[in-house]
Amino acid sequence: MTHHQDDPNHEDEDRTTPSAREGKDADVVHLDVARAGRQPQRPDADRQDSDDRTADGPVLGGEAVRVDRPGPTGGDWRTALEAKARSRQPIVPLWLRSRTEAVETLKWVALHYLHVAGYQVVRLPLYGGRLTARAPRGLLRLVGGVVKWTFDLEGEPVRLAAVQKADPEVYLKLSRQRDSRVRLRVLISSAALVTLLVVCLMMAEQATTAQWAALAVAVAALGILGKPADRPLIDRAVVPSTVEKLTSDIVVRALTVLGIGGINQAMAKNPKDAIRFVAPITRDGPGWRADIDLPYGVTVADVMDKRDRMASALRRPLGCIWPEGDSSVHEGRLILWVGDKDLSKTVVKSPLVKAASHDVFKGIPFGCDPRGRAIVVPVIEQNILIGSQPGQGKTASVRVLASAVALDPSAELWIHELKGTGDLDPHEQNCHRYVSGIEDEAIAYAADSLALLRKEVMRRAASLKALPADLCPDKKVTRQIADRRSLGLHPLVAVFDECQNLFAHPDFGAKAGEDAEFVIKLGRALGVVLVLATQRPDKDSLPTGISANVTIRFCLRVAGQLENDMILGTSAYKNGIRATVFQPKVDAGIGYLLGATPMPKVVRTAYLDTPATQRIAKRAHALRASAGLLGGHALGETPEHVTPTFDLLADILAVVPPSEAKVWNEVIVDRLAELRPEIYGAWAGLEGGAKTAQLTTALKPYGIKTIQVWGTSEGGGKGANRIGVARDDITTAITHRDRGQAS
Ligand SMILES: Nc1ncnc2c1ncn2[C@@H]1O[C@H](COP(=O)(O)OP(=O)(O)OP(=O)(O)O)[C@@H](O)[C@H]1O
Repeated sequence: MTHHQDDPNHEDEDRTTPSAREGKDADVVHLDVARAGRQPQRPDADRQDSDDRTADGPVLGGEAVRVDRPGPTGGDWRTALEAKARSRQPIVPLWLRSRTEAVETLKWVALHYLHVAGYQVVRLPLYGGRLTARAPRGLLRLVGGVVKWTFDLEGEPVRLAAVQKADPEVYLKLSRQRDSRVRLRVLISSAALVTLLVVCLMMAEQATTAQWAALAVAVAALGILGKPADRPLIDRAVVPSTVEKLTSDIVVRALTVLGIGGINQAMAKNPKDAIRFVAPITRDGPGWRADIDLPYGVTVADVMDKRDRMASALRRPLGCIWPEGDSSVHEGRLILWVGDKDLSKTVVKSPLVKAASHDVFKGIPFGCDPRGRAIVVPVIEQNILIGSQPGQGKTASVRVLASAVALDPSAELWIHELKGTGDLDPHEQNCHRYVSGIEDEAIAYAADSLALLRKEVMRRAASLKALPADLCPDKKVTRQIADRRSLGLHPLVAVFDECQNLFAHPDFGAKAGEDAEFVIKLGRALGVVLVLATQRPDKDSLPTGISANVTIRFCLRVAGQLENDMILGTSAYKNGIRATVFQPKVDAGIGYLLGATPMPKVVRTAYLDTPATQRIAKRAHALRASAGLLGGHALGETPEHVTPTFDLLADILAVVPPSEAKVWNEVIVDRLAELRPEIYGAWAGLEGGAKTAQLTTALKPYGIKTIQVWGTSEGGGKGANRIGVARDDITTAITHRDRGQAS
């Protein structure tokens, strides 16, 4: 391919040699002159030009430069080295790097061979019986073979053929050869027979055990000789299909049946090279790992979508197939991990069950990835958001986090379990603030907590600023600072389980959302950590300011892309991080973890049942009590009330006089904000539509419906039809409520 570079002389040349375009009377002198005038000139320019002319026809003007040039690319050697560095094979194999993984692999190998050995030892009598049964046939075969060899019986058919053809010359030749051969072989066979007899005589004088041993060896040898061609002596200890070795053929077969256009086209064009294996398929933890480059244009997300089909193609349960991308290399790099065991059937034990104490600065042992590697979730300077459909293991994962925090006496624990089932009750004894419930009082308590946290963050910011530089060079909370309790900068972990009940609450939701966002944005460096769990990740139940700012996300099974991206962040679904692949119920406790590890990971959380959690909580309580670090709720203190109680309906009546029968929502909200800025201020700050909707939602629980109201703006102007409330509806609702309360 040639490419004409822009050249200032190009036009001139065209103008001076018009006939050249027709190919007649071409005036080469003009061109050369023009070229000679071109500065600077490459040393090989002339050769190049003449090459171009001969290869691609006449070049009328400008310099022809090949787009695809022959020879080496001449790239920077450092860049090449850097590219190579990215695909370096580890010096220490991956499985040896982590202690748990090395132990797991060695355990797997040891168990495998122990099983094989045990299986065969148990069957030794069977094998002995088989050998004995086969020994007579072996003896016959041995005798027959020796006789055949000694008397050269293989040659018999040829000699007979010579006789039948009546060819004396050939017959004589064959007979002579046979005689000499048989003479030698008879000698050898006789010697062997005599040796055997001598051995037998010698054995007769030996102890009986030696005689039995010799007999056993002889029987075994004869038994092996007598083996039928189609029946093996030894049974296989491991039926191959149970943990079938993953081979490249199997992987290619599995990828080609997924029905992905890009793979099929590439396979049709070049079946040998379409799917490349960048490293040998190896054992990695309790399973096989294949590192694959997918065909050009195919992404890991395409494969991820067809995980179930892949499971069928690999003949494994779905819970064994874990394709993973490595986008640090490129979007088509697939790490296919095929486990021996179904992840959904593995129960991950938590090290917290036995731990005497825990240091939250070292992170929290959260669970395992499919390869059995322990996953630690950092909490300091982080905020954690957990989401899923109901019953997929949210509370169970919160339990693990809360238990680890409880075991660190220096950390303050606040728990708000807004479902009211008491799943986190065991830790009540360790909490500075604790509530379990779904009713308004519990929600108000949780809202109070967020308001208090907001204050606490501001207090901590000032304290941290005032610390001398030598004590706190990075202006961050460290273990050393956390241990100085008097500074009040110890880790404070506040858990809000089923937080949608708080954020979507008509009265407390908006303010709580704002406070949470504030704490998430500023509390990180100050040791204040929020752990939020929700089963309804939509924009009303989880303010976008929160979902956009959390640093660690854990998403168990969700139904669709929207929920997936609310928890895991925008574009997560598009990038192939899809918590929709997990199966409802079956995969409870399995989710995608983002932000805790360099790459997003599938994680099975450790499971702590209620008795285990109770034991941990008791241990943590003793630890805290002995360190004198119990406080607040754990000591039975009643908290100060921060969020003022208010009555929305009474407040509306207060701002809408009887003279106004119907008023627009937005007007009511503005008046409410004037009445109680600390409560309704956030509502008034919303944009027009959202402001109206806020009041509509807040009135819904009272059974009050908004209506179209004709009116004019308070500042005057044109009349308009907008959403509003009838004052009578409010008074009726109050009457109903009062009657209900009285009864
Ligand atoms: N890591 C795990 N290992 C094994 N089983 C688990 C795990 N996590 C959860 N489960 C199972 O899933 C069930 C539901 O878990 P959990 O109560 O935590 O779900 P949830 O998402 O909080 O539910 P809801 O939304 O109804 O509150 C548990 O009772 C348990 O049997």
